[in-house]
Amino acid sequence: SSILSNVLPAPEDHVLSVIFACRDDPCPVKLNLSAGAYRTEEGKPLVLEVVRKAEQQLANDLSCDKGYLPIDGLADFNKLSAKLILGDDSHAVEENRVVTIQCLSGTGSLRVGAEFLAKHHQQRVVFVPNPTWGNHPFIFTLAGLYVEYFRYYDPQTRGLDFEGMLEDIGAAPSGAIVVLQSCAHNPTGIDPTLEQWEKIRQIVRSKGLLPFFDNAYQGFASGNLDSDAQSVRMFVADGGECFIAQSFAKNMGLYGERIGALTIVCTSQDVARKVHSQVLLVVRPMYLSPPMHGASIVTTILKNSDMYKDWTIELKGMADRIISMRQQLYEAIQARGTPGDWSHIIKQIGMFSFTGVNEKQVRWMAKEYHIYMTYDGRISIASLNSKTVPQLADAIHAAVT
Ligand SMILES: Cc1ncc(COP(=O)(O)O)c(CNOCC(=O)O)c1O
Repeated sequence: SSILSNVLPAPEDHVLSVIFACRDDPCPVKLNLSAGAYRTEEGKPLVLEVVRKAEQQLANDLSCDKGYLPIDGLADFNKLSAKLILGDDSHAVEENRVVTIQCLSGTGSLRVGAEFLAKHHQQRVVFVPNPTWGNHPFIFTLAGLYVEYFRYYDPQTRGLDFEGMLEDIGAAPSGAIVVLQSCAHNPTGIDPTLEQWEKIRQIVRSKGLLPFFDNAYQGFASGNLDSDAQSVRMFVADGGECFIAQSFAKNMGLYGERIGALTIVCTSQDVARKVHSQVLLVVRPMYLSPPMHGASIVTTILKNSDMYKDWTIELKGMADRIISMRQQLYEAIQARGTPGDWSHIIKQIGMFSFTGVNEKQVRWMAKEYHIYMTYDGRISIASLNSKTVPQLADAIHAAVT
C-alpha cells in the first residue's frame, strides 16, 4: 500500500485561496489586489533599471564563477546590507558586535533567526503584532517557539492601539522575543510614530525583552531608506541586542532572487563571534549555502555610489506611485459620497491598505465586482493604477452603502 496515501489535504490558506479564486475567475476585468508585489501604472511587475545594469555588469565579469558561497553568504553583501539598515556611522558595526548572514530573503532570515533562538534562547515565547504577516506565526511555531499576540490594530479608530500594545508588551515575561515590523506594517499599513517607537523601546529594554525586527520594506514605505530605518536604529543606538531580518524583495524588486540578511546585534565582539559560529550550524543542515545571483546584484548596486543613487531614485518612484494611488483612491471614494471616514487610506503607509471592509463585503466584491483582496480587507495599493481605482471605488461604495 502507498506510504503517502494517508497524507491529508492542507487546510485552506487565506491568501492562497483568494489568489486561486482570482486566477480561476474568467472575467476579463478581474482585479487582484491580494498579492503583495509592486506593479507599475501599466499593471506589470517592475525590474529596476539599475538591476538590469548590475546584471549586465555581472554577465560581462569573467572573474565571476559559480562556486559555492560560504555558509553565511557573500561577505561584501553582508557588510553592505548591515550598513544599509544600521547606518554609515553605526557604533555596533565599528565595535564588531554585528553578525550578518545572507539568507533566503526576509522569510529565510526570520526562519534562521527563529531556529537559532529556539536552540540558544531559554525564553520560548514570541510576541507578534495582532494582526501581523500571515507567515510569522508559522515560522516561529515551526521552530518550536510559542507565539502570543500583542494588541496592534484598533478597529474602532482604524489606527494603532498604542496603549494596548504597550500594556501587552509590558506584560511579556522577561526575555520574551518581540517581533516588530520596522516600517510599512503588513497588513495594516499603520506604523508607530518616532515618539511611540521610543516608548516601545523603553519598555522592551526595561523588561529585558528581545526585539526581532522584520524589515521587509526599507525605503519602500516613505521612499527614504534612512527614514524607514529609524525605528531599528533607535534600538541599536541604545547598545542593546536585537535581531533584524532584511529583505531586498520589495525595495530592489528582487522577489524571486530570494535575497535578504539576518543581522544579530550583540553586546560585545566576543559574544558576536560565538553567535556567528552557532548561526553557521543552523544554516549548514538547512540549505548549506545561499544563492549567489541576488547577492551579487545587491552588492554591485550598494558598493557603487552612482548605482546606489540610481537605486534610491527608482525606489522613491515606486513609493511615490503608491502614495499617489492612495490619494486617488481616497478622492474617488470621497467623490462617490461613500459613507464613513476613509482618511485611513491616505494615513496608512507602504504596500498595503487595511480598508476596514469586512469579510462578508470582501466576498461580495469578489462575486459582484470580480475584485479580490484578502478576507481581512487588506488591499495591495501597489496593484492599483489610475484605470482600476474607479472600479475599486465603485465596488467599495456598493459594498458599504
Ligand atoms: C512583513 C513581511 N515580512 C517578510 C516578508 C517576506 O518577504 P520575502 O521572503 O520575499 O523577503 C513579507 C512579504 N510579504 O508577502 C506579501 C504578502 O503578504 O502578500 C512581509 O510582508
